[in-house]
Amino acid sequence: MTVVRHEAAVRALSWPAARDLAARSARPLPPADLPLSRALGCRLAGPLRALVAVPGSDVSAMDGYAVAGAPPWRVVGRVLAGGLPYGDALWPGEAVEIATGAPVPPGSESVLPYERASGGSWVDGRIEAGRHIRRRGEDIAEGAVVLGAGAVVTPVVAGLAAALGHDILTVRPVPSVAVLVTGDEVVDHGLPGPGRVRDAIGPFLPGLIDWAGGRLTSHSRLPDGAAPLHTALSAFAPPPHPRQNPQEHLSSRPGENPPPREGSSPEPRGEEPSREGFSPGKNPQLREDLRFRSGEKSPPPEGFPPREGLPPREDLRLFPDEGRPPREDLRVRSGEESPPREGLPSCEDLRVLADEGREAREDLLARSGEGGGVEVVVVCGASSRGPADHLRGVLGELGAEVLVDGVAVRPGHPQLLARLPGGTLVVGLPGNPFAALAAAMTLLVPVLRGMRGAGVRRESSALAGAVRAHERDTRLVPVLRSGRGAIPVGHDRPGSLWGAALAEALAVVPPGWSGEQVELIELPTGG
Ligand SMILES: Nc1nc2c(c(=O)[nH]1)N[C@H]1C(S)=C(S)[C@@H](COP(=O)(O)OP(=O)(O)OC[C@H]3O[C@@H](n4cnc5c(N)ncnc54)[C@H](O)[C@@H]3O)O[C@H]1N2
Ligand code: MOO
Repeated sequence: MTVVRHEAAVRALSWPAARDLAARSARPLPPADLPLSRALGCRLAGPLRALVAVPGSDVSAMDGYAVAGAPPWRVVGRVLAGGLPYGDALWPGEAVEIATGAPVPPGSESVLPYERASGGSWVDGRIEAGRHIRRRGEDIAEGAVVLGAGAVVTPVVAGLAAALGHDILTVRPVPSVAVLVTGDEVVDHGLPGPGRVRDAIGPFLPGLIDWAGGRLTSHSRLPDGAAPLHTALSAFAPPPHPRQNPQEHLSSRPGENPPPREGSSPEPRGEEPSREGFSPGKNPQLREDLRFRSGEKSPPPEGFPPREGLPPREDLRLFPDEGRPPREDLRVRSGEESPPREGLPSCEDLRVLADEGREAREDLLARSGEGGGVEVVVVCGASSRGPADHLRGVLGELGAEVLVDGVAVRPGHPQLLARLPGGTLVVGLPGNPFAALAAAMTLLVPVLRGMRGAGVRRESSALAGAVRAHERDTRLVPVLRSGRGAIPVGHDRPGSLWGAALAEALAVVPPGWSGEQVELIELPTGG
């Protein structure tokens, strides 16, 4: 045991080094052309130009009469927005009735609003030269650059882009994140019985991922054990060293052997897999899974994938939820009439959980074939060195390159960052919830920001309150800002989110700190 701890201590990176390495490990995602609605939240890969002038022609800014020359004017026609323009130029002494936004006829000198006009087939009134006509390009000239590369596609930017004639925007896509929550003792609803604990990490990750600029695309529960983790993670990488029998754990339960699938042999080793390596066309097992899901019986035609019959992205998103059996379903499956027993999970529960290793994998495979891919996988728990902590071993089996293995930080010491063959990053968070948050702020947030090409804002502050520095490790201390400096809120034990929930930021207290200003890292407070 001493040896294990010693090795861990030697390998642990300093907190600033781990954060920097995480940011550097994240390659900005290549630009993609996305329809406006899907580009929301992404950053523009290049400048946004006006494809058309705004307004596109000389138009009326008021409902009234476009007039030429001196009053009174003879009304010679009517133009409505969206209707046909008036065919001729106006001669002095002529007017056309006109709607706001409709093109004014050539020769129009101004628009007389209805409220200022008198008369019927002839109108009279006082005008100001050029008034109430919006000239072509007056708001935005055709070809003008209205926003620079890197601007976030907010809802307003989407509206502006539409007004400028864009249907598709070239953006840095939002990184997709899959979450795997491990732990036989972890329950995701209700009151945890003896020996069980409510999942406190799964519920904070979607909001944190969103806030950091990522998009959660799947969320799955896994039982403890190397095999389910291997099965689920292998969806992201062709395993170079397949386990002897990765299905052994799952299929050893009666009646649960997965149906054999044609063409499920692993990708040959040696060929450097790319993100495109996960396209169904190149991955026979993925093709098979997609076929299975789309209800196809016969082999797909050339030029796979057949999109018809496949569930849309939104439907796929539901699969992990469907894969997680609701409480009622568990009760029925285990033959119980009365409410489920409190306490440790039954064999039946565990069997269902084991199914989820496969479910999660199938869902992930289907998703990666859907065109999105998954850039980051977050594994909660299993990152330490106990008998149920298999992440390190499974990453080794999958040929992952481990970038960070332990960080000299309290809490959150046992955190991991690795790159799977094919490029997907894996972030391992400790099981203790505050430790998981601290680790997510150290590795996951910089990774997601880096993938979006977003810079890092740095804030520093004095600490107004007693804080004890750690001898060797950085401490992350939940604080509230105040005029006097950042005030520690307490309640910061690794197993509890109480302090972090009270706080606005985490103060980064370096080892041996002696009272100087400290960095604050912003927490997603939603304010
Ligand atoms: N021999 C060593 N033991 C431990 C070390 C170490 O370095 N050497 N580090 C300790 C620290 S620090 C932490 S943090 C934990 C991290 O352990 P794991 O990541 O392997 O997580 P688990 O063992 O599965 O769980 C730890 C703890 O957290 C609870 N848990 C797990 N998942 C959740 C969840 N989703 N929501 C709420 N709580 C969760 C779990 O029940 C345990 O109580 O390792 C120490 N041990
Ligand atoms: O990561 Mo652990 O204590 O630091 O919870």
